Amino acid sequence: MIKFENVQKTYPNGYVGLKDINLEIEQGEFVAIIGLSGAGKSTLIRCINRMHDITDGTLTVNGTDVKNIKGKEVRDFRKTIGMIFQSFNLITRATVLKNVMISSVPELSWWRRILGIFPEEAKVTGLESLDNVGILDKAYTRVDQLSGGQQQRVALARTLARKPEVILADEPVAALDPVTAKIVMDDFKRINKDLNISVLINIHHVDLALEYADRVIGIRKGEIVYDGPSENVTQDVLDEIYLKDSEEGK
Ligand SMILES: Nc1ncnc2c1ncn2[C@@H]1O[C@H](COP(=O)(O)OP(=O)(O)OP(=O)(O)O)[C@@H](O)[C@H]1O
Repeated sequence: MIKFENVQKTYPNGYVGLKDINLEIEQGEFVAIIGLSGAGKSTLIRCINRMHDITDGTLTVNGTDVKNIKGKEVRDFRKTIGMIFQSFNLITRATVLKNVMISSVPELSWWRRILGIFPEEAKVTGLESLDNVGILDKAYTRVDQLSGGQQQRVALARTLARKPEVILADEPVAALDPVTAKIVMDDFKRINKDLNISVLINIHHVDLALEYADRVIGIRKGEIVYDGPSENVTQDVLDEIYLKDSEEGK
């Protein structure tokens, strides 16, 4: 379970990115986080894996108090959380399988990486992960020969190979065309259901959020203004989430 209790995030320049956030997300939930640009969506998910430090309150992930871990504890903790970005962050000159394997054995020596000598187990896990996202046939293709959608699926396979409990995805389909975006969202959904991995996605496409997520969290100016099932997101709810400052008080 991911639990936020009165969490506040103030940036070093004094800007309050998150205000008094209270949330409980059970293992295996599929959650979409929506809101205007600058509302605090990235801040929220980046606090979960300690890419950002919270400044107040308590944030626990499966019993780990995220604020109070240090050094190796942070590295071990991060292994349980996968992160997917809009810009796939892959080594484009390497093969798909190598990209996936490099991440699944982070402790491998540099010379083994360069020579491409990976344990058999890493290869099996890597191939299984590629199969999970439907691109097993691309295992030996160089990443720069793949489409954007295929590259995002490689990024997802790379995350899966580390056997995470939670996947955080920051605008994972923003750079993709609508058809490819759905294919990638289907992958997220399948992984969520088949492997019971919690998935938290920041997304600007409201239609995709409502179609794929079980639960929607709407953020506005660092505060949660909606938290509930996707089927209960009405136009009034969307107006509240997407109300611009200039429209306030009208
Ligand atoms: N390092 C930082 N220092 C100060 N303010 C920051 C920092 N990072 C983000 N912010 C501010 O915090 C607010 C929330 O940013 P965040 O990136 O979480 O928004 P977002 O909802 O993910 O936006 P987008 O949809 O555009 O990615 C913004 O006003 C942003 O300017």
